[in-house]
Amino acid sequence: MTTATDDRIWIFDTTLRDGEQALRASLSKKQKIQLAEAISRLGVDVMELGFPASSPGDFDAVQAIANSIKGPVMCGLARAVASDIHACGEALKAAERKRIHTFIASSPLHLQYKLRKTLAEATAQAVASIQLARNYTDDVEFSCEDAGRTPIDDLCYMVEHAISAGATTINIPDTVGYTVPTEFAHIISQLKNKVPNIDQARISVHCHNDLGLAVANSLAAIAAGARQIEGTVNGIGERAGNCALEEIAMILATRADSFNYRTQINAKEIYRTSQLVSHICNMPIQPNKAIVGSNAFAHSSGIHQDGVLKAQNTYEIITPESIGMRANQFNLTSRSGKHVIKHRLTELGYRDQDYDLQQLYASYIKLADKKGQVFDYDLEALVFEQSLQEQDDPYSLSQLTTQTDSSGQASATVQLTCHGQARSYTATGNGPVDASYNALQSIIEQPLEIVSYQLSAKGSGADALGQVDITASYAGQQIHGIGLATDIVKASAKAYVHVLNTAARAAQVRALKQHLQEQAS
Ligand SMILES: CC(=O)SCCNC(=O)CCNC(=O)[C@H](O)C(C)(C)COP(=O)(O)OP(=O)(O)OC[C@H]1O[C@@H](n2cnc3c(N)ncnc32)[C@H](O)[C@@H]1OP(=O)(O)O
Ligand SMILES: CC(C)C(=O)C(=O)O
Ligand SMILES: [Mg+2]
Repeated sequence: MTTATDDRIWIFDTTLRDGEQALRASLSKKQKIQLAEAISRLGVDVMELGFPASSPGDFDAVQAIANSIKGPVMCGLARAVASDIHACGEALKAAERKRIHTFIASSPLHLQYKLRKTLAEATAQAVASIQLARNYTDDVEFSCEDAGRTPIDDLCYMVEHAISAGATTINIPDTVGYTVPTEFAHIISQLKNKVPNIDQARISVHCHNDLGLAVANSLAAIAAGARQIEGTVNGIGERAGNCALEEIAMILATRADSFNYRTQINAKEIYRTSQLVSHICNMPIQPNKAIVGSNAFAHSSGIHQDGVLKAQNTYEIITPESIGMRANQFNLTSRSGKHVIKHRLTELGYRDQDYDLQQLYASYIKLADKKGQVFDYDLEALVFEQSLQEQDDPYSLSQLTTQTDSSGQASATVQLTCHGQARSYTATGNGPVDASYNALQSIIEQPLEIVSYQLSAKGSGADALGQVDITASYAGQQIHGIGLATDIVKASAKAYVHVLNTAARAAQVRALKQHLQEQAS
């Protein structure tokens, strides 16, 4: 399947699976769909949408995306377990092009302690799962988890059996980011030399970034014969993350003189997708991150600025425009209308269906009145905030007023609309956030305990938007809530209300599942 002259590199995006796995809270179906649409426009070849066996919510999200997005291959992850493969096959049923990705560990450490199996037993389980997966699709990917720490003969043994069983892509993950480039390239060359049926499968690699080598290892693997690179947008993923796909795409494009390979990535979508992933996943991008960091195209010192003014390429090897970053020619204030807001959002890469303009504009005007000038990150935060709201949210915060005395004691009056009914309560607390949480607690009655509270700024300056992320223990579950506002007390109350709405939706899904089970039995 791969030849020495084959210069086409497949890009396999796992932002929605490995990336999501690493978040403090799982994404909602609506957020996953929004990300999936952006990632598909980026031009990736395969999208790993989730792990359908892990929860009814993930099954539902994978199914919804697989049913609606056309173009890339839609993929789901499954352990080498029959029930996981069935869940994956069912979730992907309606996809135009589908792939089941199944895996089992091959390293002595994982076999002995985690799976408590021999290599032969794990291989037999892999073979059975691949054969089962082939009943759903001809496109089956198999991964030897922790391949980076697997003796080469063991790895060759498992890979050869997986290909004989029908795997068409063989993925070699460096699951814990342990290998270094020369060593990882050597693993790929040995597989190519030692596995007799290796030509019947595409070789893929999936590198983690624990030692900061995920991108370097992936490039070394390409030179050794890998033709699919797995990674995520902004490199998000378990622990230190995965290979950053935007870096791979831009390295191959910028250094075509060294790496004579092609991807189908539409580079102009990189910046927008990166911003969206950062917002929705609440994973800030470090300013000096390659390609998409806020400093990636900033020039601070005089000699550099002088050089760029004379010839941009003195200090820029890629242009911001090449990744879809566009300067804003309009100053956005409360005197701006809907047309210019829509125009700027389109420039930032949002489509009409990504937001409700009327609703967004109402929030925009309130924000512009408070802040004076509205920046791109404010607009993107408003779109993000809209993505958190569902049409049928049962709870909304209708009013919030607080007062604090010089000793720090505060009182808060909160009005919460619950299923259309407004309820108010006034409570005191150690500071306005505590007081408003006490008032909300009195309204909802059922105990809600805040397990963690995190405040971050969206944008810079005293008028930046505050984002509050809380984890709460409520109705027997740990639930994540997000709130955004210029006022951090309001952002805190919104995060609390987000928890209530998420809990209400989860209860609806559980009731529906129980109803379906009762009907089936
Ligand atoms: C490197 C990676 O990224 S792997 C992918 C990681 N992704 C996830 O874990 C997705 C989210 N996970 C989940 O939702 C849950 O862990 C589930 C649904 C997959 C499993 O839940 P549970 O059945 O409660 O098992 P739990 O997670 O506690 O333990 C994992 C079990 O799967 C087994 N297992 C792990 N990997 C595999 C595999 N590839 N194939 C078969 N079995 C496996 C473990 O040995 C353990 O089995 P045991 O119960 O016999 O000891
Ligand atoms: C499931 C596999 C491919 C994985 O994520 C890993 O090994 O890191
Ligand atoms: Mg991984």
